[in-house]
Amino acid sequence: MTGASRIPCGSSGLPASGASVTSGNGDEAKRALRATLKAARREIGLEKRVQWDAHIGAQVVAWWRRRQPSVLGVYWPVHGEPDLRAAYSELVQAGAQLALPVVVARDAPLAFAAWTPGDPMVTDGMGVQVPGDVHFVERPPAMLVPCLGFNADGYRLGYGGGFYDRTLAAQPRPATLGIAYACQQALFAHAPHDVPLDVIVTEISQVR
Ligand SMILES: Nc1nc2c(c(=O)[nH]1)N(C=O)[C@@H](CNc1ccc(C(=O)N[C@@H](CCC(=O)O)C(=O)O)cc1)CN2
Ligand SMILES: Nc1ncnc2c1ncn2[C@@H]1O[C@H](COP(=O)(O)OP(=O)(O)OP(=O)(O)O)[C@@H](O)[C@H]1O
Repeated sequence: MTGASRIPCGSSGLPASGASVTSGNGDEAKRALRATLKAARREIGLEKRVQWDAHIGAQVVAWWRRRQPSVLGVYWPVHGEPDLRAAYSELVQAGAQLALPVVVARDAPLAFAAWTPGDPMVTDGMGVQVPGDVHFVERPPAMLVPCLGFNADGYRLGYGGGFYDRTLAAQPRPATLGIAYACQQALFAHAPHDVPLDVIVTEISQVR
């Protein structure tokens, strides 16, 4: 793997020209890439984060207004992922039904629980906040997919559990909005089970 020192998250906030982070093939390279991307994301200052999250959130809201999916899968932020909770409240005020992902088993797809901002939450075994009172719903027809990394072809790198890949494997595929900061873009080869996302929303992208 090369290029770790060129990750610009903490400085200009723009991706380095071409590839900012590169991974070779194999589990070890992916592990190293995950660590590099996590460290880069941790470095982003609060002021930038607030600004970038607002921009990403506004694009998500605009996308939802155009598409009006019956339910939108969202996520509760962990490990410095873009925090879109202000946008979730705006969506609910506009009439959106939201659902949060729930890990039900290590090797299973994600389940989804109906969720409204303000519902009481508990921390699950993965350290993620989930509704305390779980009402499972069908897999949403559209979902936000938090990315630790993404590549130019729209493939995603997550924390390594394969949960979103298993969730997206079943047809019909939901509409997917990958959510990431631009500096999470990396060069990596996708695995056969990886499912490309429809679009990646970052603080510098404009989604149609
Ligand atoms: N916000 C958010 N919610 C989500 C996901 C996600 O990626 N982001 N998930 C997407 O799948 C599911 C939860 N999966 C998770 C998988 C790993 C870790 C995690 O913290 N892993 C540790 C390593 C743990 C270990 O080595 O055993 C880490 O990355 O430091 C958290 C959530 C459902 N909810
Ligand atoms: N559709 C699938 N069916 C069965 N196993 C799968 C599927 N997709 C992924 N996996 C398994 O999940 C494991 C992790 O996959 P990968 O490294 O792509 O995770 P990730 O996308 O980074 O993690 P996550 O989606 O949880 O954030 C792999 O061992 C892979 O075999």
